[in-house]
Amino acid sequence: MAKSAEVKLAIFGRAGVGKSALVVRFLTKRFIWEYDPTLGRLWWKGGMEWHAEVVSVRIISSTGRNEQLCQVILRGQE
Ligand SMILES: Nc1nc2c(ncn2[C@@H]2O[C@H](COP(=O)(O)OP(=O)(O)OP(=O)(O)O)[C@@H](O)[C@H]2O)c(=O)[nH]1
Repeated sequence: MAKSAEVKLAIFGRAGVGKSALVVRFLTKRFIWEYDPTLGRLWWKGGMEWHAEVVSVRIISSTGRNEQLCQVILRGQE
């Protein structure tokens, strides 16, 4: 069986600028008003339909302050 495509999306920005709100809006079309610091954890992992094909998607958000975590994300090991 052919391996499905994999998308890794990393979103960087200062704390509280709206990274999580953007991701939730993209995934659910809803806007979150609450502020819950994500602390750079893996945000979302799942399957998504793209041009009639299911692709594996990973989304992570980080302030970029944890340099080690950023390196791991950018190398795609997270
Ligand atoms: N008015 C307004 N508020 C926003 C917007 N985007 C996000 N917010 C609000 O700003 C606050 C912080 O948003 P988050 O999405 O949690 O910010 P974040 O960048 O993920 O923060 P960290 O997890 O700390 O890195 C929340 O209360 C959101 O509702 C926007 O476009 N307009």
